Amino acid sequence: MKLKRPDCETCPVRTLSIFECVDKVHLSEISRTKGFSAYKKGEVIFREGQPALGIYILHSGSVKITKTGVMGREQIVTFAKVGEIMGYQPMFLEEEYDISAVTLESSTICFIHRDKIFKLIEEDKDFAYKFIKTALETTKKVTEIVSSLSQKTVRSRVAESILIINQEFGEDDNGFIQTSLSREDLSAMIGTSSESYIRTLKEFKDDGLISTKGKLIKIEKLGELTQIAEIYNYL
Ligand SMILES: Nc1ncnc2c1ncn2[C@@H]1O[C@@H]2COP(=O)(O)O[C@H]2[C@H]1O
Repeated sequence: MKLKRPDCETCPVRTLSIFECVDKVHLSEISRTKGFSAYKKGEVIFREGQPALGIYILHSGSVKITKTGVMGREQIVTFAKVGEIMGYQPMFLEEEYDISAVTLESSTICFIHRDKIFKLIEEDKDFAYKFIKTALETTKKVTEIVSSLSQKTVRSRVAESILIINQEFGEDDNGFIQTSLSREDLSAMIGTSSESYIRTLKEFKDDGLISTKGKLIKIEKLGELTQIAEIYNYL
């Protein structure tokens, strides 16, 4: 659903984004020409294979970034936080999106056409620097995910995924992680079956490492969980 565009200059989300230091002239051009839409939970923002015409910025809500793997199985590559940009690598390479973005809750999203981004990169050195830094950080994150998936046991990866969602979504006042992902989403983070994910959660509960309330998870023993997350299985 298209909505009235928020003004970039006064937008609090901008301070969390790579547009933080962009000058007034460029900001007003972006503000005037960007798209701004509302999405319901579970809606696709962009899909693998579509031409990457620009970048998306999460204005409110939360989003999972997924990639289709072997046998069409969905892998969650990462989550986007408010202020984060999505789809910028294929946009820069002028390719199709190699990932999909799907909302995890009601969300609002800004869209900036790639011509505007290329202009900013050419004319604003600070923005270009931030853009490169973000791209390299993402590459580092993806390398870590690949290494983790190929070298760690399911137990270790489940522990790691709990630490990741804790870091990404934060905790409520009672210490529960502030997201309720489906079991399919949880298992798609680590490339295992949902049965095996839930079985491992049960083991962690029995060992007192975590507690749960419905779909909410609370870390009870952070140190032990962190140790399990870092165990490498070279066999
Ligand atoms: N989608 C989910 N997100 C978080 N926890 C879940 C989800 N589905 C099931 N669980 C938890 O996994 C636990 C496995 O052990 P239990 O059956 O005791 O309780 C289960 C739930 O609390």
